[in-house]
Amino acid sequence: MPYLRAVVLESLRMHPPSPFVTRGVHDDLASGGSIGRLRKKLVVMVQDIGRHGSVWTDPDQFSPERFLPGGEAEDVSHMPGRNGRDEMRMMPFGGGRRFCPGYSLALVRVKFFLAGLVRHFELAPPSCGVDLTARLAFNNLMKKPLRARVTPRTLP
Ligand code: HEM
Repeated sequence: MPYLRAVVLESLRMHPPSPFVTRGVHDDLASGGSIGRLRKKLVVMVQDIGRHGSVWTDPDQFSPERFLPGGEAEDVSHMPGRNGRDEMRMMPFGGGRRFCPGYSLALVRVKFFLAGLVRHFELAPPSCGVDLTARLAFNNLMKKPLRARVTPRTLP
């Protein structure tokens, strides 16, 4: 179970389903005796935070072990600001007031799905390999759809 959790967190670090979140802020703007409002938009690149070389060792390396005890990310929170520290080393579920309220359900579901998939099927890459290049959109998608060789396992 700890390794399953580590695989899910490492996947969310490298391939957050929401590659960015946005925030809108208003500023009062005084000009020529009248006051207007300036609307600014802030885009937080979630996917870049999870791969930042200043806070992650070998950021482009898929290494679930970093989330296990003794690993560099054993105490990293996917809930920024909620582990008593002000860190934001990854934020797949956003942060602050708009933090995803479905995060715990999502984590349980993803772990169940992954555990079931691996239990019932053997997965191998196709001869052409797997291209993990992402297509930047509102949701993170694979540029080339995943192809895999899937064989049912014989359960005891
Ligand atoms: C792996 C699965 C999921 C991911 C990666 C995810 C990610 C996110 C992100 C990045 C945000 C924006 C947070 C922000 O702006 O700071 C968000 C918001 C939200 N999520 Fe999720 N989410 C997931 C699953 C779910 C599920 C299962 C539910 C509901 C059952 C859910 C409900 C919501 C809602 C209602 C918001 C809007 C919150 C607000 O604007 O106050 N999410 N989610």
